[in-house]
Amino acid sequence: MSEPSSLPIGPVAFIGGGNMARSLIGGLVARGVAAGDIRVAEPVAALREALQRDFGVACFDNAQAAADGASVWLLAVKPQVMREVCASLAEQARAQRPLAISIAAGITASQLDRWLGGEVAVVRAMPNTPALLGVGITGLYANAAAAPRFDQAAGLLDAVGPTVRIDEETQMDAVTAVSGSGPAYVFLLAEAMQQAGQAQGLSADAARALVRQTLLGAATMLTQSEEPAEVLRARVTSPGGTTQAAIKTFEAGGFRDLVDSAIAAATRRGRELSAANE
Ligand SMILES: NC(=O)C1=CN([C@@H]2O[C@H](COP(=O)(O)OP(=O)(O)OC[C@H]3O[C@@H](n4cnc5c(N)ncnc54)[C@H](O)[C@@H]3O)[C@@H](O)[C@H]2O)C=CC1
Ligand SMILES: O=C(O)[C@@H]1CCC=N1
Repeated sequence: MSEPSSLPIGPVAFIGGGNMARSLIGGLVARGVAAGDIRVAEPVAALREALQRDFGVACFDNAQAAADGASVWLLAVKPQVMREVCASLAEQARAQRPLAISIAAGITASQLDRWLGGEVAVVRAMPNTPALLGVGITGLYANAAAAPRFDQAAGLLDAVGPTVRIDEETQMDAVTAVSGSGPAYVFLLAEAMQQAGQAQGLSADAARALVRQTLLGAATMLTQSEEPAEVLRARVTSPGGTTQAAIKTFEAGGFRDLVDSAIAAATRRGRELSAANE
């Protein structure tokens, strides 16, 4: 195994050490980033202890202490507390001129810039929890001040999966709805398939094993094949066979419309989170 490397961008301070921060930190450390380059502010003692124990990162009970000396701040708190957290860091932002990367759903770059005191290099990033395993994907949008530092943000997030640059900030809500929230839709499908398998007489263990490996296999085909999803689907669907019976049932039940409405609702919710926390 290679030695942990220092981040080329210097120390990173995570402000918030909850679910998504944990996935990112775990992914970065597993990919060889030195734990000593990662500082975390998290008010919940049990979460601090777990992060320290599992990844060896330095944890603090307040944002200012973690941010001190860090050239990149990764803001990983809920949208509802972002304004207050940024206000508490505004003085330090003026002195340190950090690159501020926010992963909060909805909260805009101009809100973050204003709350941090103005003239701040802000990148909005929308990662997802598979980052923990190095198979996340992150949408990235940079404000004008962050444009020269875009590569720093991309370099950091690239460690936990590919990144996609987004030029229109308004599209970040759609990114959130598709890939930020997306793993939850797949987990919902897994739950539903497992229950349905049990309803057809399978044991819980057998249903679980069949569903998990089927999702892994399908996702692997989707990512490793040049062919689009509909072609891969057609190959499973024998005319007059079992798959066709299931697909017809999905279509008759409005599956595509339902997915469309769900993703539209998530996109809308992103916009609401921005307005509600103004
Ligand atoms: N969970 C996910 O899959 C994803 C979440 N996000 C975004 O990441 C952000 C965090 O979400 P989660 O990790 O799911 O939430 P979470 O609730 O697990 O984590 C937020 C953490 O911030 C901490 N916190 C609260 N006030 C703080 C303060 N003043 N200073 C430092 N830390 C403070 C909380 O104690 C909590 O542990 C949200 O803005 C969300 O929109 C983005 C992409 C995916
Ligand atoms: O549910 C949420 O609001 C966050 C953003 C994307 C995933 N989790």
